[in-house]
Amino acid sequence: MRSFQIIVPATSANMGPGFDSIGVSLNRYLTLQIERNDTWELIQTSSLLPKVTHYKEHFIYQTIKQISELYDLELPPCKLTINSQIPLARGLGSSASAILASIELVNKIGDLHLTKNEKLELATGIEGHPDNVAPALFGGFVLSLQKEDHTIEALQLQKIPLDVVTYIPSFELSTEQARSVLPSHYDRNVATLGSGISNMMIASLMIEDYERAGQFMEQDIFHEPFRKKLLPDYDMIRYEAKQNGAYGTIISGAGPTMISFVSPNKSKEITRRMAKVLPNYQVEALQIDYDGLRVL
Ligand SMILES: Nc1ncnc2c1ncn2[C@@H]1O[C@H](COP(=O)(O)OP(=O)(O)O)[C@@H](O)[C@H]1O
Ligand SMILES: N[C@@H](CCOP(=O)(O)O)C(=O)O
Repeated sequence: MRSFQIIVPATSANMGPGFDSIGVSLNRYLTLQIERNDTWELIQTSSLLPKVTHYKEHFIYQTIKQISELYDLELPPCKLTINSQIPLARGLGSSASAILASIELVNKIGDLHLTKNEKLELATGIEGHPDNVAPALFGGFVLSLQKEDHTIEALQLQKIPLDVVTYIPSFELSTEQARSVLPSHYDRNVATLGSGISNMMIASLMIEDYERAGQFMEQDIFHEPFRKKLLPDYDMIRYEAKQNGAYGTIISGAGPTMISFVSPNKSKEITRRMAKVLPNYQVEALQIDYDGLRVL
């Protein structure tokens, strides 16, 4: 087996009203280097990764094991070198990237020849919702839907000339905790309004009316009203970003990171100004990744 690398981008899910259904891939990456070895060995080369004392405790090793058992495979031992630019539990899809990297590793070493849709269904089964794994796999803006029979529909949109500015706080918020504050049911009027807002947001993107898309982005009623109480600067960040020229600012995934969608030619200036307003946040200009998962 020759050594190889799996690279998976970060993602921002929901885009406001597209709860569990819309996501976009970003240019921050998890990189997994795989080499044949006499024993399993796991090396981490980024301070963003979790502290684990034994490879068997590592989420990536555990996911590799879970997938290989599913396909009845006994994988040969490997040395895994993991690097990541994606902070954990910040709403930037770290778990989705780790799950997809694990699936791809088993796919390659086990010669499974999985299709993209099979990878997507496997990853969604582990992650619980498709909106991070779909863009991490395909790249760009992706709409996805897990149907009642658990099959997935995913639709990659064309390139959209938007950049993002991320506001990453120093605290973590697990997706599990941020999902626990959401209602388990919505009334019909809420469901109708919420899905209408999401339709309008996507339609505005399609007709290239980014101002309008930004307005609808900020009108989510499915999750943001319940999660904002977990984010101390939610209202201030939305207000300041709008004042500084962002189209729309939303919670990235389950939070606590917030993210603005901006015109590429305003991105630097908005980032500079927002960094002044938010000295306790990591304020960063990022771009959309249009390639998704790749193997080198
Ligand atoms: N590269 C990684 N290596 C090991 N564990 C990871 C990795 N990425 C994510 N995880 C696990 O997933 C958890 C974060 O998942 P989650 O709460 O869904 O947040 P998010 O996906 O938004 O970053 C981490 O606390 C860690 O347990
Ligand atoms: N739709 C999910 C997205 C979670 O994304 P993450 O990056 O925070 O894991 C949700 O809103 O719970």
